Amino acid sequence: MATSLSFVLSHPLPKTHPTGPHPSLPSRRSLSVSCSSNGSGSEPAATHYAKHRRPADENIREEAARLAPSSHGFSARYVPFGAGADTPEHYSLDEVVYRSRSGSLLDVQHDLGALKKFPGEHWRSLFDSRVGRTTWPFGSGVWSKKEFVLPEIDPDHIVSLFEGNSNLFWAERLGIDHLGGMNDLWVKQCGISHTGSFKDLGMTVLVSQVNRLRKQLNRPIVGVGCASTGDTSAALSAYCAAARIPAFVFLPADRISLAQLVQPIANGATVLSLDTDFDGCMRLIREVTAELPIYLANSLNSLRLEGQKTAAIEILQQFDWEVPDWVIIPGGNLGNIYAFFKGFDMCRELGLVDRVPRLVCAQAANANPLYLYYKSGWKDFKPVTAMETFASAIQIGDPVSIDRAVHAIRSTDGIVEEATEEELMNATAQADHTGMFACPHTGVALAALFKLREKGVIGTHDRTVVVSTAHGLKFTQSKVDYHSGLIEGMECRYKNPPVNVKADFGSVMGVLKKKLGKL
Ligand SMILES: Cc1ncc(COP(=O)(O)O)c(C=O)c1O
Ligand SMILES: N[C@@H](CCOP(=O)(O)O)C(=O)O
Repeated sequence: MATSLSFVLSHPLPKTHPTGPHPSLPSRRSLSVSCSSNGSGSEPAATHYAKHRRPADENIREEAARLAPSSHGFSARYVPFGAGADTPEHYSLDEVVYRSRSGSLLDVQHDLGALKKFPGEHWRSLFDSRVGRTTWPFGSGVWSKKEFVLPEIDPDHIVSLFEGNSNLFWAERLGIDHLGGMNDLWVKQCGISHTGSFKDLGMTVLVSQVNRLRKQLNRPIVGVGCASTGDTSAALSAYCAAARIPAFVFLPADRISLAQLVQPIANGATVLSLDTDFDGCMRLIREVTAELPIYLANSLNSLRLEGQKTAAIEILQQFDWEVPDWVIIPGGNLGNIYAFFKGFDMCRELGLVDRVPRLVCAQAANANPLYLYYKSGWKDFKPVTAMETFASAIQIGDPVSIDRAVHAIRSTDGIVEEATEEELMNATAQADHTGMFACPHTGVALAALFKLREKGVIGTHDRTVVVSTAHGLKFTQSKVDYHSGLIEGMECRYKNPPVNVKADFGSVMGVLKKKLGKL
């Protein structure tokens, strides 16, 4: 991280030669802080801030436009998934296209040659220098890596809620108490975010591109739509609301949490509650977006993954560009596991780091098509009918990004693990007892970690990151059910129900003495 007391607030890229001085040198505005003694020699005296503020009637977006950098020749385009740099089939990001001519998935391919003109050290320093700023749009953890995301978009078209930069939490007690003394266990808190899930990272990119298509290129896009198990819809609705773009969300009736249902409603989206499961909603939104000028916001649209991959880059950055041994990610529609792979692999390719971590995709046993495929030795992929799971946001049987996920797992010597309902709920409860407030999807990833530790696959001192994908507060009903001990067929071993006590001193003391006796 940048440690200098004089640091640059605005420096999109150096105008120097790629191998020249540090990118922060061509500073346009700087904040300098100097400390001096008050004479006693013991305490620092006044700190002098020489901050050149923007004019009072200018906002940060306007300021960014005034300071806009010239284009540096970085670019990106859609190509069929898995295609090389010389592929004859490619599309501008300004086209509305979700599949290749043969019907395969697409991928956003960056001009790595142009990015490679700058060494890895340059990118590390540049990204580090932007962390924690309020400069538009670099205050966002996604847009602080703009050159790796959507290099060509005008900052003025970016729709950002300053997402990203999420906490990487050292899970000290969980590692010691429940995982055999693991001392290097971390949780990437992607759910501590604007709408409470990692979807914000992808949605800022997608909605920004739609904003550009509508505003700059006058494309007749009337709105943006998605099928959702509750988190994509929340993110889409918030970003569209911020950008004055109509949002349409297709939700499986009675299969998402109340908090998730309320989010798009509150943000003014058109909410269709459909009598089908997520896979049914996905089929419908694909038909509808093929017919109407509504832009598709699910991760079938590879733009989303460009934003989501920045969580991987952030993890590297938070470890001072040291690569962890393992990263465990819960998987449903399977875009995110590929997004993480892409973020890590891009950093390796561009020399920011020298290797990638091993990835683990964790699935609920009730919705486990990738797990079954993995167990078959990648011989036989069959979609499943996903059964009900407490990890309702990953109740998906026919994942759109299956090919992307297989690539991510195979390229990293990765593993797919599954968790039963009891395993995921117990893992969630154990994590919560150590101070977390995990969502059930994070519980799936934690249960996978428990299993891989028991099998001896993940070692005591392996640096391991569990990706927490949503905020636990979105899924309180599952915790209420667990701690009430009311789940049929589940022991709820770690339940901690409230004690109903008569409101008199004697009764209260009786309960407390009993409790204290057990401690
Ligand atoms: C909270 C949460 N965790 C994990 C996932 C899985 O992500 P993906 O669909 O990209 O595999 C989703 C969505 O599917 C989700 O909403
Ligand atoms: N969990 C997701 C399911 C859809 O995934 P997407 O990444 O393809 O949008 C949700 O919250 O809707």
